[in-house]
This record gives sequence, structure tokens and C-alpha cells, in this order.
Amino acid sequence: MFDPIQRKSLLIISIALVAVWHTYRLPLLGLVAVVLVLHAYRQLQSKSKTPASASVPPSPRALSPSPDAKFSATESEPSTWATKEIKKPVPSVNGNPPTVGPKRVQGKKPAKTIGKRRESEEKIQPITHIQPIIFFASLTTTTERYANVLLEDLRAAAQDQADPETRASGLLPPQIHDISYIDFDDFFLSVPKPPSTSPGTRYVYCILVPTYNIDTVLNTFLGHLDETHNDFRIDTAPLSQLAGYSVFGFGDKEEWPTEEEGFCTQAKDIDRWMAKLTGRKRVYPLGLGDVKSDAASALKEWTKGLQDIFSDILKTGGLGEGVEGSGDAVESDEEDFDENEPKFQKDKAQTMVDLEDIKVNSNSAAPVPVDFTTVGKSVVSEPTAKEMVPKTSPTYAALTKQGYTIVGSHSGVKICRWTKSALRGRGSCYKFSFYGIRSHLCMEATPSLSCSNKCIFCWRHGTNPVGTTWRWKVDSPEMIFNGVKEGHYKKIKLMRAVPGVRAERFAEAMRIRHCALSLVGEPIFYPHINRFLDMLHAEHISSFLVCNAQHPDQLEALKRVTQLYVSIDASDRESPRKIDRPLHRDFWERFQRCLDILREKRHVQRTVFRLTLVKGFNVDDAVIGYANLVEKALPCFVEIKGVTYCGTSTSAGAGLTMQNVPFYEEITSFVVALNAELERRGLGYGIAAEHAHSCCVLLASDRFHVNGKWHTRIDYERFFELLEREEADGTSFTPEDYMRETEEWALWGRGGFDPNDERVYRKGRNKGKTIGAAPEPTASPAS
Ligand SMILES: Cc1cc2nc3c(=O)[nH]c(=O)nc-3n(C[C@H](O)[C@H](O)[C@H](O)COP(=O)(O)O)c2cc1C
Ligand code: SF4
Repeated sequence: MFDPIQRKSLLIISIALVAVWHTYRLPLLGLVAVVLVLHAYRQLQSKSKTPASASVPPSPRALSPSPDAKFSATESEPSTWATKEIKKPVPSVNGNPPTVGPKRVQGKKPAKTIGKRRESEEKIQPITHIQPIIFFASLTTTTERYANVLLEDLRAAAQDQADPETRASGLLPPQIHDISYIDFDDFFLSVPKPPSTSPGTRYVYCILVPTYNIDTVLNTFLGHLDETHNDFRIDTAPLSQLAGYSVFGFGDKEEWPTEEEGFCTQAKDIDRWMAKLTGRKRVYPLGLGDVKSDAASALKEWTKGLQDIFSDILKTGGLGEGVEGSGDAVESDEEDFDENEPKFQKDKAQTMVDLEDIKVNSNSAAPVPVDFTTVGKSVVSEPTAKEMVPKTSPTYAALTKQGYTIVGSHSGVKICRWTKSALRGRGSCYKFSFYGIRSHLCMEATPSLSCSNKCIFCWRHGTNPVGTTWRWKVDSPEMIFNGVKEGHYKKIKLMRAVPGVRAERFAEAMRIRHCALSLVGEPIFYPHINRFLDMLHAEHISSFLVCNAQHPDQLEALKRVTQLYVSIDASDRESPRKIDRPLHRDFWERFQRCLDILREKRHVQRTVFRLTLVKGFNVDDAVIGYANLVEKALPCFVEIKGVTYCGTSTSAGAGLTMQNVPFYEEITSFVVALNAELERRGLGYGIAAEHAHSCCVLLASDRFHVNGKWHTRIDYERFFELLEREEADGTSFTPEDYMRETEEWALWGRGGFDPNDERVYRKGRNKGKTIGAAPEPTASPAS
């Protein structure tokens, strides 16, 4: 067959192959083994998926006779997209809806990227129309009745917008569905597609439900939501294409007085599941109505809030950034949106820059130093003056990172943790117990981020500018006033998506009632503070102004405020050096002059000493010293509060640790001793109220003890009436003219927690120890 030459060639090739084999056989065998193992592994894996899918919990509707799922998880085509007629509920034996079937998920497993794809689709397709869809469940027709009221209201709102000019966008007439008669998969497994003629239409689910502690369709519905979220084959947020959702619950407070006892629990659960399924698209907070009292009015308010949000969405094309809520059905109520949590602390060391430390470019015109403590009333901003907090400065970055909204160049606003707490029905700050300030109606702001002290316990220290003179550009009070309000409302609006926010409180919060001028810095540092106060009062916003007793001229010139505070952190000349670390060399003289001014003002303004006790610094043997100060200024009130530990390097550098935070028992012992000393001197004070949660106690002058009762609260409307009368005809008034009786629960010995609020204990805290326990080691001083 082969000639000798060919045979020889073949032999050489064979020998060469054998040689190659011997050289490379080990790596080759290894490669083959790896390929075989990988193949076997894949086979095994695909087999093991079958039992896993079988382990998905059976649908609660598994016994239902109608198994026709209309949509697969990847394709959603509504079968009945026209408004459905409401069918009368047909009572069922076990409450299960007769028409709904087991969830059938067809096709491939939708990858989690579907959500992302949808998001990108959303971006491409701007929202032009909002289509509200009302879902309700009702066994004894109450909720159905209210659902029809909502239907009419939304229909009227859509009608109002039916202007030919605005037809290109707007609110569409609502649709309504009885939860008992829909196929859940049509609406709660995926979102109906917008009509092809109007691809910018997006749906908002408005869900109205009662609560039943017996088995009803609501259990089935909740089961579906749970199952949809937990079905591994379905995107965890398959309803994220909605423009949003909101839930309103009806319950009976006579039988289930509190949420802990079961009031509206199923509405709360549905709200949480919907947060998960929509990817946290709660457009408006959960509304709750008691069918025996306020259901109609609460629903009206909720409806109005919804309509406002619809307008916002149509204007802005979406929900905005929102405040993240976990939406976790179980855990979300545990969330703490405390921006003041020490989570920022670790970055502080890097961002600690005092404005004084920032070098001014030597080529630029240096700001003209104006000694603000001697400056005349009409301050004109130097054209060459620098901005106090320029947008490019590290101070700006640090403050905004901490949640401040910087307004103009030297003012700021921030919503405090108590405002958030009150929005969630969890209690207000101590100023509610003592003076009736409801925290969700309170704006915390300052027209001057600069301060003339460097207090060791100021948790903002290092991020706020300091200085003894105003040498910056001055913004107009109008600009500051409008800016802080806008900043505040924007922050409040972001709270609407936070789990647990109450619809009624959210609605109330959209009208500021109080302004705590105490955020950071020194408000009377601002040259136009009086004009700023006029603006607050003109809108019936009460003013609580805190100053640090370092600016006597400004204090003297200050017009009426609702309540005037002076921070007192030391009882003798030496302590302030260690605690407040004032920048003024004549700080003690300034302080003494401020006390004299306060004494003069005490029959015109409500004057308050705020004592912050720092164990080891200003508590021991300080009672006599503080009593001397009280005797000098005779303030209307003395607030005594334990320092809150902030853990900054500044405080640590000053030797402040958790050991310096006094226990509540230590505060109360101090208060009792101070009170005894004031009594011994015949000054006429008594212990009026307490807020144990904030480690705060209130001593009050007997002027506010009338007919055997403390009157530490404020009648705000009366204050504004008197103020307007004074402005009109010069009739002066005194602090006693607008006092109100203190609530029983706030009195000394009662703890000071409003029984109408929900008490939330942090994990691991002993409920029984709250009164008399150490304060939370957070960096959030109630201002
Ligand atoms: C058997 C029964 C159980 C109820 N359970 C609760 C409950 O746990 N929590 C609650 O807030 N209200 C509860 N309610 C009150 C109803 O939620 C309330 O009456 C509601 O308006 C009923 O709405 P509907 O007429 O639309 O069915 C219950 C009522 C009944 C009759
Ligand atoms: S802590 Fe201060 S800012 Fe916050 S609610 Fe109370 S008074 Fe207002």
C-alpha cells in the first residue's frame, strides 16, 4: 500500500506523536478530567432545581377552580383593561375569593435584571398621564362606600384637568376593582401595560382595606403578595413599573384601640408588602381611619395628599429621589432614619475644618472685618465680602453630608430626628412635653452657621464655621426665610415613602408651626435677625431662639420671640474655658451682661436657661454656682439636660467620653438639689415637668404655677393675637398672658411620654428601665 519512503515518513510521525504524548500526557489528561467534572456538575445542578421548585409553598388559592393565569411573569397583557364594574361580593364559606386561581408562572425565569431593564424603560418613557386604580375589599360594605367616595373625588379631579390644553398630560379618570373579584395575577403579579396610544400612562394603585381578625379575602390577598415577593422565579419587585401606590386602612378603635392591639393591622401589612413589590414606591403615607370616628375626614385628607402628589409626579415626571425605606414587611418598622446617628462620625476627622482655618487667597480682596458685637443696626454687606460657607468649601461638603440644606451662603435647615419620629407617631421631643411643640410641625434652622464658641460637646463642631466678627457676605432675610422653608418642606416630602409615616401627620407637617433657631451656630449673629423673626411671626410660626450669651448688644436689640433661650454650661468663670471654649477673651463679662439683659426681659419674654450637664466638668459642687446665676437673671424656666455623647475627635480631645454622660438619676438628684437651694433663697421655683427619654427636667418660676397647677405650655394662637395687637396699638403683654396648663403625663414624676404616641424601644433595651436610664448615646441633642 505504502512505498518505503511513505512507510518511513509514517514511522517518523508515529514516533513524533508518541514523543509528544509522553511529554504532554499529564496536562492533557488533567484537562480532560476537568472538562468531565464540569459537565457532570452541570448535569447534577439542573436536576437539583426540580425539587427546589416543588418546595415553593403552595398558593393559598390552590383549591380555586379557575387556574387561568392571564400573564406570564415576563409578559403582561391585561385581559380586561377597561374599567370593571364592581360586582357585589358573594360571601364565601372561608372568605376565599371564588374566582381566583393558583398563580401560574409561565416561561423562563425572569432574571433580576428585569427590574433594571424596566427602570431604563421608565427613563426612556416619561410619565404623561397618571391613571389611579382603586382596589378595595369590603365584607360589610363600609370600605366599599368609602372607595366610591374616593372614586368620585378622583373623577372630579380628573374632570377639572380635562382642559383641552392640558390633554397631552394629566390625571385620568380612576378605575375601581373589588379585590374579591379580580384575578390577583392581573394586577399584583405584574403591572398592566399602558395603552399603546398613550405609552406615558402610569398607574397608581390606591388600596382601601378594612382589617378583620378572622379569615377573609384579605388573608388570601396578603398571601398572594407574600408569595409573589418570595417566589424565586419572579422579580422581587414585579410592580416597580407602577408610578406608585398608597394604602388606606379602616378599622374600629373602640374594639382595637391601638395598632399594637390590632387596629388596622392588615392595612399596615399590605402597605409593607406593596413597598417591597413596587421597589418602595409609596407615593403617600399609609392612611388610617376609625370607622367610629374620623374615617371620613381622614380619607378626605389622604385623598387631597394623593392629588398633590399626582400633580408633583406629573410636573416632575417621577417620585423624586425619596428617602430609602427597606420596605421589609417585617423589619421596616424597626428602621431608624436618624441622620444624626454616629455613622458620619468616622468621616469627621477628615472633614473637620473651621472656617477660620481656611486660608483666604492672598490675591483676593480680604473681607472687611466688622466687629459684629458692636455693629450698628443697619449692616450693609461689603461687596467684597466672602461667603461664610461657599459651595466649594469642605465645610459645605461636611454640613450637607450631615443632612443640612445650606441656604444662601450662611444659613441652614435640617429636619431633626424628633420631627421624623413624630411623623411616624413615635413621640415628640421634650419641648412637646414642656411647651406643646409638636415635633412634626417644627423646623430647625439657623440664619448663621457661624458660632463664637467651640463647645466640646457640640457634635457639629469641626464642621461649622466659628468667628467673633461677622465678616461675610450678608444674605437677605427674605431669601433665607423662603430658602429654609423650601428646604424643610423638601425634606419632609422625602419622608412620605418612609415606612410608618402617618398620613395625617404628614399632611399636618406641610404647614410649619414652630421654628427652633438653634440648629448650629449663633442665630443672633445674623445682622437681620429681627426682620427674619418678623417673617416667621407673620406666618404664625413660633420662634424658639437659643443664644450662647456672648453677644449682649444683639440680645438687647432682639425683638420679641416666643421663647428666648440662653445656653448656660458653666457656673463659674473658669469652667467655660474648658467646656464652651469661647473665642471672646471677655467672655465672662459678656455672659454676665447677657444675664442682666435676660433679667430685664423676663416680664416681656419667656426666658429660659438651658443647662447642659457634663459629668466631671460642670456638675459636681456646681449647685451653688448655678443658683447664683438663676438669682441674677431670674429666668422664667430652667431646663436641665444631660449632655449627649457625640464621639467626635473634638470631644475626645477635650477628654469627653461616655463616662461624662450623666445617668438620669444623676440629673434628677442635681435638679432636686438646685431646687432646694433656690427654695432656701426664697426665689420661688419648683420642679414642673420632665421628659425622661431625653434626660431633661424643667424647673419653672412660680409665676407659671396658677391655682395649684403648672402652666408651662404655650398658647400659640394667643401669642400671635397678642403680638398682632401689640404691633397695631402698642399694647404690651407678658409671658403669663400666653401660658397654658401642662399635661398630666408631662408633670414631674410622670415620665413625660405622650400616651397617644407609640413607644418604640430599641433592640436589646429593657422596657422597664426607660425612666431613670441613661440617655441614648446618639449625637442628637433635642434643640
Ligand atoms: C369579625 C370582625 C373582626 C374585626 N377585626 C378588626 C381588627 O382586628 N382590627 C380592626 O381595626 N378592626 C377590626 N374590625 C372592624 C372592621 O375592620 C371595620 O368594621 C370595617 O369598617 C369593616 O369594613 P367593611 O364594612 O368594609 O367590611 C373587625 C370587624 C369584624 C366584624
Ligand atoms: S428637637 Fe428642636 S428642632 Fe427637633 S422638634 Fe424639638 S424643638 Fe424642633
